[in-house]
Amino acid sequence: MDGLDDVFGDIFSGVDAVVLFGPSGSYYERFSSIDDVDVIVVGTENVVSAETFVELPLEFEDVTERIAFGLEGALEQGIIEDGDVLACATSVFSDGIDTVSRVRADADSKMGIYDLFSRSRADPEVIKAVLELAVELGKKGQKGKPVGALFVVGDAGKVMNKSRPLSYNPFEKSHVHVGDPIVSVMLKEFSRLDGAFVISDSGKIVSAYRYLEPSAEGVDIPKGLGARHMAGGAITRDTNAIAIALSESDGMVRAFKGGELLIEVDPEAY
Ligand SMILES: Nc1ncnc2c1ncn2[C@@H]1O[C@H](COP(=O)(O)OP(=O)(O)OP(=O)(O)O)[C@@H](O)[C@H]1O
Ligand SMILES: [Mn+2]
Repeated sequence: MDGLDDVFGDIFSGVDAVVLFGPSGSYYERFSSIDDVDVIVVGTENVVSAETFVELPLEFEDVTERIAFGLEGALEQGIIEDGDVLACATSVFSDGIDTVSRVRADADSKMGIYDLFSRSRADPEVIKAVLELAVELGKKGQKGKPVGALFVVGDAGKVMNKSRPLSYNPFEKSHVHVGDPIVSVMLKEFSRLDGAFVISDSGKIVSAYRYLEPSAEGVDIPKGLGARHMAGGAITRDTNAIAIALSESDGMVRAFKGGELLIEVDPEAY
């Protein structure tokens, strides 16, 4: 006769590592003292000073996404390998860890978020801030109405060379950075107007209202997306920038790099 421990124990028996999502310090300590168990901590910040840590760019409310992005980061960093079996411990119903999922790492199901953060010219914190801004803008819209926006991040000199102004640039001679609290309010206001925002590697807002004129040659983005997405995708092939678009028509946030769509997130899911 099996007891409960035996049956539930199958979930973590023979795993290659335990992956703790946002553990408390004391919880992490308890794992560190268990012999023969590799512990990986995943979170937005390494608050427990874990030896092996994978940073999440966003708090993912959806648990399957949280785990998928965490494992993608661990794969990218060579902490785990394709086919490894992981016990992923996370919280679903409470603040503490209350759920364990047995997951096999699959290198083929990559979503591309780590490519976006780890191999871009722009500072990952800047990319994260812009992604959060686009998600926030997508959630709330502008005074209740859906808004669209396009942010081109990094390699700003080249991006400026491949674009032209649609209007007076409100950021001319200013020194505002994404992440400044006032910026999210400003960008929300300006996002009602046409064109793209150009942001430098270090997060300085270089311009609003830029009409992008990249060559669209060799750009492979899904059919059905319009001019904003085409321009955003194309500029990332022509330069070393990444582009983050918020669609006014379907409300999705999409990130492009190297002329390709890397990720697609629904702001309502965060
Ligand atoms: N080349 C461009 N550079 C900068 N902004 C552009 C460019 N082309 C279009 N846009 C911006 O995108 C807006 C929406 O255009 P369009 O509807 O064709 O794009 P879309 O990809 O369908 O985006 P959405 O999903 O938000 O409708 C335009 O009003 C304009 O502000
Ligand atoms: Mn459109």
